[in-house]
Amino acid sequence: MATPHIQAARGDFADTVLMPGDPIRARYIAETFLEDARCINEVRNMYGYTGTYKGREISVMGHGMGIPSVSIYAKELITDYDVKRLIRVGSCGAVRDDVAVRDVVIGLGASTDSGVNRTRFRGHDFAAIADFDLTRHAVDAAATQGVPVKVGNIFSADLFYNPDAELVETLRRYGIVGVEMEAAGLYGVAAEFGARAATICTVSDHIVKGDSLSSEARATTFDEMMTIALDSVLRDDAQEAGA
Ligand SMILES: O=P(O)(O)O[C@H]1O[C@H](CO)[C@@H](O)[C@H]1O
Ligand SMILES: O=c1cc[nH]c(=O)[nH]1
Repeated sequence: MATPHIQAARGDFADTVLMPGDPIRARYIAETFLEDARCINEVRNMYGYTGTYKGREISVMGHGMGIPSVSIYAKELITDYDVKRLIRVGSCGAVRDDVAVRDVVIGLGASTDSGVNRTRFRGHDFAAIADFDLTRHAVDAAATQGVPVKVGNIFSADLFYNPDAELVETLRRYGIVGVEMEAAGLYGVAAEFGARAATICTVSDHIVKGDSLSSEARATTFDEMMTIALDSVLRDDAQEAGA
């Protein structure tokens, strides 16, 4: 049973989907970390795969750039494919002095200049937050791997090229740990349709200092983020099983 954007049959997706913005990163995750991965979506080249990680079935699919795009894929995964957990594995920009390129940040909450959550929340300010247990398990997985993480408020921007030159200073002052373009929308969709969501990002550039990650460093640092996300799923399973 396809949707307008996903050709997979019902049952093709695992109950947990890792979601990078970039579909090529989805393919990389499938080829690098999953066993017996099979491609289940190619519509619009938004590649999706299902395979196993340490014996656990897991899916990975790109969600594109921006809240409108992630909202479509997250909604269809939840309502048409019974997906219960969505973990964004993205890149983000840094604005704070104590956050640097290569750092891993976890989005406990997500502020935004997008109006989507007000649209769905009757004009009120919806506190877009990650699932507590998924977030906790990501933090614990990072600690076990010896990867320091910063956990806090992400800013999901509608505009990558924002003409408001003073916005960055406000984001710094309010302690935003990373600037990206989807988490607030993902959290809103998860709340609306009853799924659990989390966001883990690797800092690819520092918006104030102008630093950015080389492609080589990007590959290895992103691998740390992927294993944090994958191991957090196993921890979440263990908790649900009462272990
Ligand atoms: O690397 P991804 O996951 O796409 O995330 C970030 O990169 C894109 C902008 O370049 C936006 O999607 C932003 O959220
Ligand atoms: O959305 C993004 C992603 C990386 N860096 C940014 O400044 N913004």
